[in-house]
Amino acid sequence: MTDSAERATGPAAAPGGRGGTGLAETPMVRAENLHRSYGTGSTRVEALRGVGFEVPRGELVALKGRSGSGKTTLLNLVGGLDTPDEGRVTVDGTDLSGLDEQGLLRLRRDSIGFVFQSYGLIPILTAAENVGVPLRLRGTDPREREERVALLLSLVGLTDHAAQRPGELSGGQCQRVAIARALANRPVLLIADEPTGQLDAETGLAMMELLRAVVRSEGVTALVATHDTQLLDLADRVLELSDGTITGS
Ligand SMILES: Nc1ncnc2c1ncn2[C@@H]1O[C@H](COP(=O)(O)OP(=O)(O)OP(=O)(O)O)[C@@H](O)[C@H]1O
Repeated sequence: MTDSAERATGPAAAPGGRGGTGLAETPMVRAENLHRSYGTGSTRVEALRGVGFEVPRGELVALKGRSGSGKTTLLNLVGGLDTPDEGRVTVDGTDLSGLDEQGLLRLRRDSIGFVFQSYGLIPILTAAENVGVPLRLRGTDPREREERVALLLSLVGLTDHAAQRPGELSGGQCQRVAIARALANRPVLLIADEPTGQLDAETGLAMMELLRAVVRSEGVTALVATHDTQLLDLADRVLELSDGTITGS
């Protein structure tokens, strides 16, 4: 995997920042005093109650917590998919509260890669076509797109499965496709919500190892929610959410 990983990366991307941004010392993610509630009155749920943390550049940070502790809510705020009731999220030096819907769209398309528990692949497209979707959306030249897709499939070990559709792939292979797709636009931040949730223990561990390798080789920063304690050893640091607050790091 190392060879293809190096080729996928190129010389520009290195852990700790992308040369010339002047942001090398700024954490990739800074969350300050985040509050997010759902519902009103007696049905009101305070999902996040003053969450603050930082994710340093080039690190793989795991977010652990029981079901309902607020992990998905938090990842949605960090990824610009939702806005907090109070508090602030900064990604790669950009304060998300200063962005309008177009700005958030651009940030999600160009700077953030998402991986979900349910893979989120398009069933009628092949593995290669799924990986190429973000590149099509960005209007990448077809030849460049083809090369990037081939490189990414090789990075996740799926070169021989490029022409298969999700229904013809195993769960672990589908998640590899999803990871390759998330990396297509060379994001600075990878957000993964329970990426091993639908996989058996062994495949789940292999997936976390792949994420670990990708963080190193692609110079990407990753924030990964999991409640699988076995996977936490592979993280550079672990944040613990409990009842909407950070209780350990
Ligand atoms: N759209 C919503 N409407 C109402 N309540 C919600 C909504 N989304 C989440 N919640 C509530 O907010 C709390 C946090 O949910 P969240 O999905 O963030 O937790 P989680 O740690 O990701 O859980 P899991 O590990 O089960 O995915 C829970 O009590 C949940 O029921």
